[in-house]
Amino acid sequence: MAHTAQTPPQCPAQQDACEIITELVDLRDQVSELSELVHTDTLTGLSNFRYFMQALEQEMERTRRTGHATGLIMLDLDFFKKVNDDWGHDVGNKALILASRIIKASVRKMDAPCRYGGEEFAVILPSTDRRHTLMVAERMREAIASTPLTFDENELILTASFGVDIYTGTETGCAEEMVKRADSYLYQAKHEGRNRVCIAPLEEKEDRSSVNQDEKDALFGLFGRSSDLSDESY
Ligand SMILES: Nc1nc2c(ncn2[C@@H]2O[C@H](COP(=O)(O)OP(=O)(O)OP(=O)(O)O)[C@@H](O)[C@H]2O)c(=O)[nH]1
Repeated sequence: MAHTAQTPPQCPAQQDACEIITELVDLRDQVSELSELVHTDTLTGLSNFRYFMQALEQEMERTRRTGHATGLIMLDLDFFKKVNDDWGHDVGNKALILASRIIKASVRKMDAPCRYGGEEFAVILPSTDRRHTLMVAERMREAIASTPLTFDENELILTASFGVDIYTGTETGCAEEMVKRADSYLYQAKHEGRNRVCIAPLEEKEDRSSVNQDEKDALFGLFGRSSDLSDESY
């Protein structure tokens, strides 16, 4: 989260050591610290769910204005309950911190890595298309699987499952629906064996944004059937 430099307030009585101004500056720093805390997950230091939903709404709005796609990656550590059960909650917490460091290191400065809740994370990728979002998700998956958590001479291999969705401005719905779509692919990844990345097949996405059967019928009604319109090439 970016901080904007603020000019220090001036004492109206032009006093050099003005107590009121000193107190005002302290209060302003505390407000800025608190507002950062409101948006930060205390364990991992990533942005929290509250920030995530606001940021995703904003990026989707930017996509509608600029036409630049927004990528969303949702990921969930695999069999995390077993890590807690076998090694204890503190080791579980260390695993969450390690995963969040890897996630942060795998993305650009302008991307927004967040802790969605529990052992689930989300990353918003502004101005990123399907191919590049998938590349980032795959890079993250590999990095998590190849970076063991080391503690007390133990090495623990972690893996995660990933669901990806891309918003191009033509899909229906709000941020909650985009999260739902990415989440459904994340659960597909779990179902298919975990430690993998899933996304909607390309055709499914294209179908959604191209002409549907009702619209085709209406067009045929208006213009009559031509050889160009009778195939699936549009
Ligand atoms: N240590 C620690 N554990 C947490 C935290 N938040 C959630 N968990 C644990 O994460 C575990 C999630 O378990 P499940 O939802 O069963 O999922 P899983 O074991 O990862 O299994 P799959 O997701 O199906 O691969 C639970 O044991 C939670 O207690 C946390 O902040 N710290």
